[in-house]
Amino acid sequence: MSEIDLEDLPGVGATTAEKLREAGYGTVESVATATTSDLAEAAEIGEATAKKVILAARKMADIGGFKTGRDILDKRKDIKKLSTLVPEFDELVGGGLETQAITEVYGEFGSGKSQLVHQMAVNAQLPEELGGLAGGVIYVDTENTFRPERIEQMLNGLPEGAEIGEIEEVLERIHVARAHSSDHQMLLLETARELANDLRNSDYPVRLFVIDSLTSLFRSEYAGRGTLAPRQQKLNRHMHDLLKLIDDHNAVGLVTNQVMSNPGVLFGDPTKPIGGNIVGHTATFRIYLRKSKGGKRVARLVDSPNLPEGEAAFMVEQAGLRPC
Ligand SMILES: Nc1ncnc2c1ncn2[C@@H]1O[C@H](COP(=O)(O)OP(=O)(O)OP(=O)(O)O)[C@@H](O)[C@H]1O
Repeated sequence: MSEIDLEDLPGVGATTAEKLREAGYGTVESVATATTSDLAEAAEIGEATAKKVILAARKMADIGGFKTGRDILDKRKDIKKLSTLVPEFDELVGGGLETQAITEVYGEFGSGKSQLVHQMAVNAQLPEELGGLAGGVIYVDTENTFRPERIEQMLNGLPEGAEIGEIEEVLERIHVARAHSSDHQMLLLETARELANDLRNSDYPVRLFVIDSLTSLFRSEYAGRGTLAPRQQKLNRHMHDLLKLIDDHNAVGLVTNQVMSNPGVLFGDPTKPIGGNIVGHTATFRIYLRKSKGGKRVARLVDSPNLPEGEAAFMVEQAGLRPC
């Protein structure tokens, strides 16, 4: 989303900006891509003025230009890896969860998605030499599953020598917001952007953005026939907002997702994530989690651009994620 206010556009005062917003033109980008007649009608301005506003918006909008392959290589050199502290799991994902990429973890109810996310919220705070990112965490919680008590158990379970402070300090670095609707969830990424910008030069800049669960609110709100297309469009925008955030902050994006079927439901593939390709195309890494014998969990890497498919087993214990 744009960081420029509509009011910054020449010829747009508070009243016009309000009319634009009401008509759905909330960002400079949306104005930049509007047609003259649509905008003139929406803002109740003449077509000539509308044209000027659109041209100004195109100049100001962060449309993004071309970069050379070398620029991209330089940016990729900044990529860091966040360790799960389970060697086999790290190996599966090429050394840890990557910054500048979204990792999607999906699986059935109780498969351990939230456990993994809690563990990463602790690990992100570790210094880099211990597998962390020396960073803070932004955590969007849509199902009220964040538990500070679980963070404390995992903090106490960190390996010897991995000191990240007292529990109060550790919790201070995890910024949690509860989302109440899919619209609210999307808006929270706006707040997240402001917060992450404020923390950019702090001792613990945000290096991990979590959305747990990415899809549950979308799934419950868009349940009827004919709602799939709008749902997918919104999810797509949401994923792209997240992508921009993690790119701006060289952070890890970690989202959880459910599978199509629930216990007791006859239809739906228990191995297919919600949101399908829309989520899949934006997530760089997709990990399918499942429960296995003896309390074991198995993580399977699915669809990675540069890593072989494979599996890693781990345990969820009181002290956190552990190798088997
Ligand atoms: N303190 C703990 N000690 C050991 N195991 C725990 C502890 N807390 C949770 N677990 C394990 O984690 C499981 C729950 O996993 P989690 O909450 O991550 O599920 P999930 O995949 O996020 O499911 P959902 O889709 O319902 O959110 C429990 O069934 C239990 O096996």
